Amino acid sequence: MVQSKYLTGDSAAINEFLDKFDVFLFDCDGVLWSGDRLFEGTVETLELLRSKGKRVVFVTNNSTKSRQDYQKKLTGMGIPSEVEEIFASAYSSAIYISRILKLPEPRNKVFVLGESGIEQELRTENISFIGGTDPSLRRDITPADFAGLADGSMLDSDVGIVLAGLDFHVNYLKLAMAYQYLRRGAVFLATNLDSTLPMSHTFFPGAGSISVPLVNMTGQKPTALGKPSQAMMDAIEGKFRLDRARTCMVGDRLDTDIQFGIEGGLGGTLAVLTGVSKKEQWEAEDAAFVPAYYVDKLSDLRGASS
Ligand SMILES: O=C(O)[C@H](O)[C@H](O)COP(=O)(O)O
Ligand SMILES: [Mg+2]
Repeated sequence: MVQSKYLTGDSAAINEFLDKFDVFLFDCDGVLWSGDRLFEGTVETLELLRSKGKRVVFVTNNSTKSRQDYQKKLTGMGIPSEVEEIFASAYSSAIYISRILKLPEPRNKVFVLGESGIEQELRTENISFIGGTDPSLRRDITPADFAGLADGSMLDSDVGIVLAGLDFHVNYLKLAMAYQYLRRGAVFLATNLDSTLPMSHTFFPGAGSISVPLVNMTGQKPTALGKPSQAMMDAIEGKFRLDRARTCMVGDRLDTDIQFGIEGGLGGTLAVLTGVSKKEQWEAEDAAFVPAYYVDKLSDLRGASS
């Protein structure tokens, strides 16, 4: 059975681990921070890696923010970054729609379940959309809505895609609209399928839990563009000419981050215990993915001799 090597407190093992890699792909929620609370030692740990000449790339499934929003958040937390070093699921979804799916106009409009991060990235790719943060949809469904959805008079005939991400304002009306578009043949996409969002030392509904009602109603599974989909890995490799053998994925979730790194053929994966997954999960006999290494928290890497 594959064993995960515990690095916390073992400076020789930490040095050996760091020497194996030139690039570190960092998940964000549950690794760097919990919501807006930065984990202690995160800034110093990233500074240590950069001082050793390591490239740091941020790879998040959280679709509520655009890459620009993330750059502002990182900078505000004392972590300098370039937009080019940030890959988020809203960005990879917009790229997929505009450059891979490429539905013929005008049927390439998107009905969005999600927040402004998705809207900003769709705008950047000149993709038209409705829904999302539209305040007119943040209300109870009415008898007129039932009638308008049934006869289609309330639907936009140019919508050819439903994109479901993390939506803090999801409601019955929006799910009903998304479902009607899917019944009419719209392509079903999801930014990511994380079941939960780690926040404030507990968990909240994740993006995957927003799209589940639509899966239940249609019997269809969406194409998901975040981790563990390799769409983001290919984009990162293309941008930075990665040597995958010298690249390590750092994450808190087995079925996104660690799976993403393993299926991407990276040289290694490092799990942290400050987010979703627990070590009992990868120590289980039937564990599907086992991180090559793990630490209690990211800042344990500072145990390396500088
Ligand atoms: O529900 C979600 O979208 C995810 O839990 C969350 O945002 C994951 O973000 P990551 O850990 O990939 O930064
Ligand atoms: Mg995470």
